[in-house]
Amino acid sequence: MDSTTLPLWPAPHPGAPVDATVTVPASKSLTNRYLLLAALADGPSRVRNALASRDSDLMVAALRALGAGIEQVAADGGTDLLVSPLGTPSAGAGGGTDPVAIDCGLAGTVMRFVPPLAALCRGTFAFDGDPHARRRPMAPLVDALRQLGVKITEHGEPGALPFTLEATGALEGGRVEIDAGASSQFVSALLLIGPRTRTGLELVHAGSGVPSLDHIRMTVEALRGLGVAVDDSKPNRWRVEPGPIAAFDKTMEPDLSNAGPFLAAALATGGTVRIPHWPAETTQVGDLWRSILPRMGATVDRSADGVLTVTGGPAIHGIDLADSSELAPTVAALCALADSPSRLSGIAHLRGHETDRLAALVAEIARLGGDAEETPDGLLIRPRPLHGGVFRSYADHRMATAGAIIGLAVDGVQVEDIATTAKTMPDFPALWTALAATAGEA
Ligand SMILES: O=C(O)C1=C[C@@H](OP(=O)(O)O)[C@@H](O)[C@H](O)C1
Ligand SMILES: C=C(OP(=O)(O)O)C(=O)O
Repeated sequence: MDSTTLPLWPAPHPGAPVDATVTVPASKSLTNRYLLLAALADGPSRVRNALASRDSDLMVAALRALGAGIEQVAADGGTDLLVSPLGTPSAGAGGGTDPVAIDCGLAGTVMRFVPPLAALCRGTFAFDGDPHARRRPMAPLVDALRQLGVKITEHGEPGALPFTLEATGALEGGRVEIDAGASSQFVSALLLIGPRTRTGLELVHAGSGVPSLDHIRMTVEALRGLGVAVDDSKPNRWRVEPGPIAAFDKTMEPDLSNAGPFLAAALATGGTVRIPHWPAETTQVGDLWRSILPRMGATVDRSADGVLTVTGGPAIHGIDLADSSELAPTVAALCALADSPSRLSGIAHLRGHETDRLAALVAEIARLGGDAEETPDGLLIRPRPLHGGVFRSYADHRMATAGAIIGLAVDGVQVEDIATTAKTMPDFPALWTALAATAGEA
């Protein structure tokens, strides 16, 4: 069934290799971490080249609702955000009798990172989000906040949005034990506010593996860079010392995960894509493109001045890849175009992302004639010729971009609700159309 009431976007199908240079907007994960850290810092901070997207707008709105001052200033080729911190934790905006409403949209970084911050303020805070957000796992975070003495009342399913949080103006801290198997964001959320608790935080993960460990490293490195002592020397245990978070002036890196679809375009068309400002060192998981794409048949080079160049070969090869985290939908799109089978493993938690990504990828690859299958912790994708049709996005930006990648190689793909890419990259349709327009120009 191809019926949908959402707009369909005819994915560009150039029929020739692209040859493009694409400037990718800033990282969602870095922007939303540094915005939150700025709200807790010991003075005003400047977040340079901040991402402007739905997820970052929701973070800005949430921090303002808690009492932070955030001012936008135009800067060279982008926007900087000047952040005045919450001040003392009790300066939160929730002092009145009405709950302060916080809209999380579908942003994991807002629904997981902001409740612990609100717990440091004084007042009542009502958290909710999109219909899909109410299905995303929240129970370990609710549980952790209760262990820290915060009163939370759920209004829907237990351990899910919507809920109300009552905060008294400070957190003592101490030992917290959770099962973070469903999302690394539970760990990051607690570590980020750890230094502003009275005695610091000892966080223990009890369960099987924590996913997306790169994102936890990003949190730990961001905290250390602002003078916070974090001990992560033992697996599944983190200790954050109490103390100030230094105010800062930092430039956000391009979003290397969102660079993925553009780099994938080089493979899907046998062309070349260049991304400027690729960091020499980074905590972003998207730096893995430099090792993943050569295994799939591309050549990858980063020049001394930070331009990453990817050139596709005559064919895309399948891959056996573990723990690809938020890169998985992009990798899966390439696997659907590959000449040999692929196995993606270690990504069971993608079932709790913007949508159940494993089920969604299997359904949409199959809708275009492909051969994909779910495993307990990932996907098997086998070569089979694809045909045009509707590729549904399930309100998931990475599903929409996966459909666009397949559309480069397969004529007649229509991506449902391409506007959902505004979650992290509002310019995606325009950037993609410009990329496709370079085909055959060289
Ligand atoms: O902390 C972050 O910025 C993120 C952590 C990861 O979440 P999960 O651990 O839930 O995969 C990642 O997938 C998400 O896109 C962003
Ligand atoms: C899982 C993702 O997002 P979120 O930050 O909402 O968890 C993602 O961007 O792939």
